[in-house]
Amino acid sequence: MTDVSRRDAIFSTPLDQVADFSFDERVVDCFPDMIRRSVPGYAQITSMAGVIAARYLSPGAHVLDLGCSLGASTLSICQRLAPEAFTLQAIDLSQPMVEKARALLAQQASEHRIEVLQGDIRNCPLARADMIMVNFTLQFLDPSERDQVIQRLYDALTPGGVLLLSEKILGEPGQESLLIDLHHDFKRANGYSDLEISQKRTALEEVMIPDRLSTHHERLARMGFTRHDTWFQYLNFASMLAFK
Ligand SMILES: Nc1ncnc2c1ncn2[C@@H]1O[C@H](C[S@+](CC[C@H]([NH3+])C(=O)[O-])CC(=O)[O-])[C@@H](O)[C@H]1O
Ligand SMILES: O=C(O)C(=O)Cc1ccccc1
Repeated sequence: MTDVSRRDAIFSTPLDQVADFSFDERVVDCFPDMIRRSVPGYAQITSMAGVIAARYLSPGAHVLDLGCSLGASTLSICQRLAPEAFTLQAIDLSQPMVEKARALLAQQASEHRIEVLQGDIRNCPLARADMIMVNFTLQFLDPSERDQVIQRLYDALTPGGVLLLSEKILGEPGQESLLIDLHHDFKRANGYSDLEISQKRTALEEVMIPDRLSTHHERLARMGFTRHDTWFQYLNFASMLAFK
């Protein structure tokens, strides 16, 4: 999907006042480039979504992609599973994201039974699902709301259902700055300037508060997941699989 993306230059000029980050038209326009250059492991995690779906889903499965953005994880499943094998609902809070995701998926997965809906994962109706993907979305909710959302996902899953949860994480005590410094180096190596890195950090400060990986696993256990493993970590970005 990188071919449809502008280069991200949102934070490249000095801003008098850095506003809180939001998923508006400007972000949507450069989103594939922004996420590829900002999130270590993003391509590996999204491409594994299809591989994971192929392993765990049976014919007739229903999948939810929550905080779908432009539908990269959904598209990955469409590339691995036949149209008749599953149905999927992709949900995002941002109307411009939803509109572009709809257009892209209509082009790239026209045979698959996919619905793209605008909704808030804190309170939108959730159909019963055999697989739920929440890739880099929980991190944008207020930390006090995360237990309730994970509980909703647990309740929506069928017995044996699988949750694919990917998040930016805070390092364990003593390790926080190592991971943050290396992540900034990763961004620098991908062409972001010090100004872009620092202005985006300010924009995200109030709206994206990462949990520790241990906090995620404690939450998954508390909400009832019987098995939960970290299957991927690259710097301060990790992905977990949890089974009901
Ligand atoms: N309450 C909410 N309800 C629904 N969506 C929300 C909410 N809050 C934020 N979002 C949406 O969550 C998405 C987060 S991006 C996900 C990448 C995608 N999963 C991918 O695999 O490409 C990750 C990132 O940009 O770091 C945005 O599209 C928001 O509009
Ligand atoms: O850019 C960052 O620092 C991030 O942590 C990830 C990110 C990627 C895309 C939108 C918002 C946050």
